This record gives sequence, C-alpha cells and structure tokens, in this order.
Amino acid sequence: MANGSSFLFSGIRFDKKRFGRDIAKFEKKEKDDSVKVSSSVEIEKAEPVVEKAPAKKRKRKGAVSETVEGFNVFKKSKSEAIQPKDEDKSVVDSVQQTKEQNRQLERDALFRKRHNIHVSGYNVPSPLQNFEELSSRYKCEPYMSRNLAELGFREPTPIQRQAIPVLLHDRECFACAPTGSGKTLAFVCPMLIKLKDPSKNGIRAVILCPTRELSSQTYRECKKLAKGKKFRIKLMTKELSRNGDLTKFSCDILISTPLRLHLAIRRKEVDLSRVEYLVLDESDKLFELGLFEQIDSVIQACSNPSIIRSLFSATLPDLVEDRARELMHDAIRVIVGRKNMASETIKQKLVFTGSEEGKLMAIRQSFAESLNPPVLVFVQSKERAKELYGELQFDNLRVGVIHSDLSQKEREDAVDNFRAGKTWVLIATDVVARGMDFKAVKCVINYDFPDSAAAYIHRIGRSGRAGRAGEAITFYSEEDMPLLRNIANLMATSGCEVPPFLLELPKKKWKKHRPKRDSISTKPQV
Ligand SMILES: Nc1ncnc2c1ncn2[C@@H]1O[C@H](COP(=O)(O)OP(=O)(O)OP(=O)(O)O)[C@@H](O)[C@H]1O
Repeated sequence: MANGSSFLFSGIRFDKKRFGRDIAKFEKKEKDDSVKVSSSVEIEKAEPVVEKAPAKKRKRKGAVSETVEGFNVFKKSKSEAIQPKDEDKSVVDSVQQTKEQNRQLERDALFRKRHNIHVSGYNVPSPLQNFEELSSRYKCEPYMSRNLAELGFREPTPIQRQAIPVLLHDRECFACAPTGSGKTLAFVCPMLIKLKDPSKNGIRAVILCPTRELSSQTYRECKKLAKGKKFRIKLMTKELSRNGDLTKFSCDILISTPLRLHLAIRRKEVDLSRVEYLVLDESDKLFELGLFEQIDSVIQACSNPSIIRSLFSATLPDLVEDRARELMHDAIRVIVGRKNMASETIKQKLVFTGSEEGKLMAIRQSFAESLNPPVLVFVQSKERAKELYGELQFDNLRVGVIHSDLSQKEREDAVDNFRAGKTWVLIATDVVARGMDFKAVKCVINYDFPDSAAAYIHRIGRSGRAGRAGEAITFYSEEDMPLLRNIANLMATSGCEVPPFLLELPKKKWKKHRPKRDSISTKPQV
C-alpha cells in the first residue's frame, strides 16, 4: 500500500508556501495526536488497574467525539474521573471484582499446593480453610460443627478441604485421595448440609459401598455426623428389603451394596427416581466387571435429571476415569497427592520366605519376637484363610478370621471383636481390604502377595489411618518374583526405601495374581 501510494504521488511537488496555513493545521493536529498517544501510553502503564479501565473506556468514547469537541472532551473526561458517573462506577466495581477474583484464584492455587491438592474442571470452588467456613460460607446449621468437634476433628483433611466445597456448589466430583485420609466425611458432610432437613420425599440420597462391612461402617459414620437432626438414615439389609414396603419407603440417606439395591430395583421394590445425591464409594471396585451390571442398574434407576453424582476412591485407574467422564456432567476432578499411591505414613517392607512353609515360619517368628496388636493378615482366598486360622488358633494368640463363607452375623462379630481388642490378629481375605477403618491397626501382613496394585494399596491402607504411623510387611515366594518390581515401585513412590536391585527387575503387567499355592499346613503334604 505504502509503495502504491508513493508510486501514485511520484513526480508531484508540494507547494509548501502556497499551502502553508493548511500545513500548519495538519502539524497542529499531528501534535495533538502525539499528545493523545503519549498520554494513552501513560494511562496504559499507570497502576492501579482500577483507574486504568475507566480511562480506556473514556478514551474510546472520546475518540468518537474528539473530532467535534477536541481537547475539551478529554478535559471533561478527566473531571469525570474525579466524580465518576454511575455507569463508570459500575465499571470500576466490576474491575475491582475481577481483580479480587484473580487474587482469590492465586490464593487458592497456593493453598492447594501447600496441601498437595490437584484439581481440574472449570470454576473450581475455593478450598475450605477450616471447618468454621461451613457455617460462615455455607450457612450450615450448628449441629455439624458440634458433631465435628465431638468427633475430635479440628481441621479438614486435604480431600475434605476441596471435595466438600465442590459438592456444596452442586458440582459433580470424582475424587482420589490416599487410604485413611477422611474421604467418608468428604462426601457425607456436604450431603447432610445439602439435604438440610429430614423430609418424606422418597429416597433422597444413596451411598453405594462394595461390601456389607463397609456399608455398615459408613452407616455408623453418617449417624454420628447427623446427630441432633432427625434425618432418616437407613442401611439396606436383607431384613429391610424383605419386611418393608420399599415402594412407599422414604428415607433421607440409603446406604447399600450394589447387589442388594440391584435386586430391589429388579423386583421393582424401590423408587430411586427422586434421588438427589448418589455417591459411589471405592468407585474403582464398583466399576469392576463383576459389579458393573449392578452399578449400571442403580445409575439408570436414579433418573432425577438434576442428580449430583460423585465417585471416591484411593485408587483411580484410567479406565474408571474414562467411565466417570461418560457418566458425569462438568465434574471436577480432585486428586490428593498422586493417583494410585500408597499412604506415605506406612513403613513398607518385603520379606522373602522361599516357600509356603517359610511363610508360616516367618509369621510365627514375627509374632514371637514382637506382636504389636492389632494385626491384620491378608491371604488370597477363603480356603487359605481357614487354613491359616487352623494353624494359628492354637498358638496362644487371640486370633479371628473373616471371609465370605461366614454368615453375616459371624462376619459382624469378627469385625466387632477385632475393633474391641478381643482378638489381636485378624486373618482376612480382601473382603475387608477396602474402606474398613480399624483405627488402631499398627501392622498389616500380606501373607499372600496381593493380586493387583490396587489391592496392595488398599490392604496396607488398613494401617496408618488419619495420619498415624503404620507398618506393612509383604511376604513373597518364588511365584511372586515376577511382580516384585511392581510393589517396589509403589513403595518407592510413597517414599519408602527400596533396595536398588528391586527397581531394576523387569516390569510385568498385573493380571489377577493368584497363583496356585501349597496349602498352609505344618503337617507333611501327601
Ligand atoms: N478431619 C479429620 N480429622 C481427624 N480425623 C479424621 C478427619 N476426618 C476423618 N478422620 C478420621 O480418619 C479416619 C479415616 O477416615 P476414612 O475411613 O473416611 O478414610 P478413607 O479416606 O475413606 O479411607 P479408605 O480409602 O481406606 O476408605 C477415620 O478414623 C476418621 O474418623
């Protein structure tokens, strides 16, 4: 363009003498323009921003009228800055608001960093600074603060700091935080606050847990937290589904295993169409193949379009995350620490036992040297649980056992006796590997190697709860050698010292590792 115009004007000489007055006009204009430009640069540089935006706006207005009123317009707008009109004032306010929002975002980011909280999703609410904010920020009734104080909970844990506001803002949430880090409270507390008061409006909230033991525990936690309010909190037991007319059944919170609820749905015994909140606890377990059909039927039955769903677990495989994304709308993802990481408060150890006989010797020796009860011992099947129980029950130990062949009552007794300190050692299959909160457990022994990384994380997570120190010992024999590196990696990422040679072993993909093992017996095998 510039070249084009110079071509058009080439050869024309400008008579400056003749057009002197006109040139002067232009020169003056140019000068004014330069003033305008430099002043606008100054305005751009000037701080604080609050003053900058209205000046910009005035400049835009002025640019139109300046050709008419020239310098006066500019002057006028300066006086306006001293006494802003309503319109300008609202601009100032909105800029101030944006600035404060930005500051808040920065503060939130720093706070999350300090507590090792990672979030993704849009418009993530600020984390909780303390439990008092439940009243000041969310107008929660005093019963909640009273109950939290009674339970001895002074500060929210990191997952509670972030997941509670997310759910209180009616946002769906999938959360992953280490074992024993207070995830139960992170979903029960906002649920109670949102439900506000008891109501007979059908079933209002559902919590799904993978085992009966965990359902009962969650039921008890809900009751403790709701103390002082008359919420109807129910546990879906066989008796309840047998005796009650569930179609007319109202309750504020229903806690169930997927199977029980699935059966009730199939028999058209429950109406879940009014459920406002659905929590899938230990969500990765619930999404496993065996339970998927049951979970799916519950999700379909909870047909209220404004339902808020949330998923919680200490392990969150990518596949579950993908499913969660399909299921949820605009969910916020909250991760504390790293995904799929063992709790950092647990001291982990690997012990080579050679053979099955070696394992039995190792556990006896360990108990003889120092038994620091309560101790939880995991084996890979109910048959092996029975065998080990058969061996240890005459060893002058108070030992209990829990597996899926026991009746409901026997299972409950095994858990209660262990909690009450009546048994010191509880031999268990993975039925109690997830979610069970045995506060005092100091040591977990993996008598049989776990069958997956998640199983390892959850099993050892029965110790080291709520920031306490814990210990985990994993026995391994020849059959387990190929997966040793996997455990070594988990140990290293959670801060345990691992002999370097273990980290150099070849990697192997986990595939339900349950090798055939010799039976547990001191009697010679035939
Ligand atoms: N804010 C808190 N302050 C102190 N203790 C707490 C707090 N919140 C929860 N706890 C306690 O921490 C323990 C672990 O809580 P919880 O069972 O909810 O953990 P979790 O994260 O669900 O573990 P898991 O992954 O094994 O299911 C419980 O004994 C609980 O009472």
